[in-house]
Amino acid sequence: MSAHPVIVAIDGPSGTGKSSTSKAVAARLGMGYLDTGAQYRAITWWMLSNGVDVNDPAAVAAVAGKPEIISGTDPLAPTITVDGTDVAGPIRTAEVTGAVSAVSAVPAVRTRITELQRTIAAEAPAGIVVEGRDIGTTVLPGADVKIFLTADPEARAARRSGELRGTAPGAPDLAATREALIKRDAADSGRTTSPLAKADDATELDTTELTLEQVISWVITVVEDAGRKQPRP
Ligand SMILES: Nc1ncnc2c1ncn2[C@@H]1O[C@H](COP(=O)(O)OP(=O)(O)O)[C@@H](O)[C@H]1O
Ligand SMILES: Nc1ccn([C@H]2C[C@H](O)[C@@H](COP(=O)(O)OP(=O)(O)O)O2)c(=O)n1
Repeated sequence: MSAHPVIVAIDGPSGTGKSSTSKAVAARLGMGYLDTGAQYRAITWWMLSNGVDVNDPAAVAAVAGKPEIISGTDPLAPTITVDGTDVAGPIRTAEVTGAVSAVSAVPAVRTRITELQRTIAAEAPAGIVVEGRDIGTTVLPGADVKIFLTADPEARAARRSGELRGTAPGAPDLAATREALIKRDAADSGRTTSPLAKADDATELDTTELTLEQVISWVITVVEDAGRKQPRP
């Protein structure tokens, strides 16, 4: 048995398999699950819904504390609400996807959302798998396990495109999806405050040639090994 609830940080760019892997690992190990991208999407949805100019960092910062964002951490049924409204659907629109990098680059937004993430992780009774861009570097630098997923852009675009075709009628084609994804990666990696980056002590896994099941099994092995290494109480 581990001395404290295990915290797992999974970072990486879009389409590397973070959400699918994290959800499955958390479900199989009986842990909580937090999609931090959904939180940045939720605050972005609120800005757009309230007519805030998302390209004006001062305007975004001025109201960053207003929306109440609540994440449900059951990996079998994760939820996200803003001021009590279920926004799981609306946060996946192309409009939100196109604005989320600008909003999430604003330091006041990051401070606010990072605080929420740390509180959720600290209160997770059975440990938690937290996925995002800066979890291992900034949000939870003391995480027990840090994983950085990668995959080549072609594979990532094909995955995302297949997923959008399944869920969003009139979804953009593969070339447009690839272009948008590369643009968002560059913005997320290039921002000044807490950019997308691999922590020095994270283990990197290239998922290009792996099935989702192979990635899940590998992560579970790493998490179980880390649990065994923890001191007994
Ligand atoms: N190793 C893999 N091989 C094939 N498809 C995958 C793999 N990992 C994830 N996928 C699929 O790719 C899409 C994007 O995965 P997701 O977990 O949402 O990535 P991320 O959270 O990193 O953006 C999903 O449809 C998922 O089922
Ligand atoms: N820890 C995080 C997580 C996401 N973000 C930002 C940057 C990302 O482009 C957006 C959306 O993240 P999300 O994980 O939903 O992105 P995907 O489309 O699933 O790849 O949020 C962030 O800045 N920090």
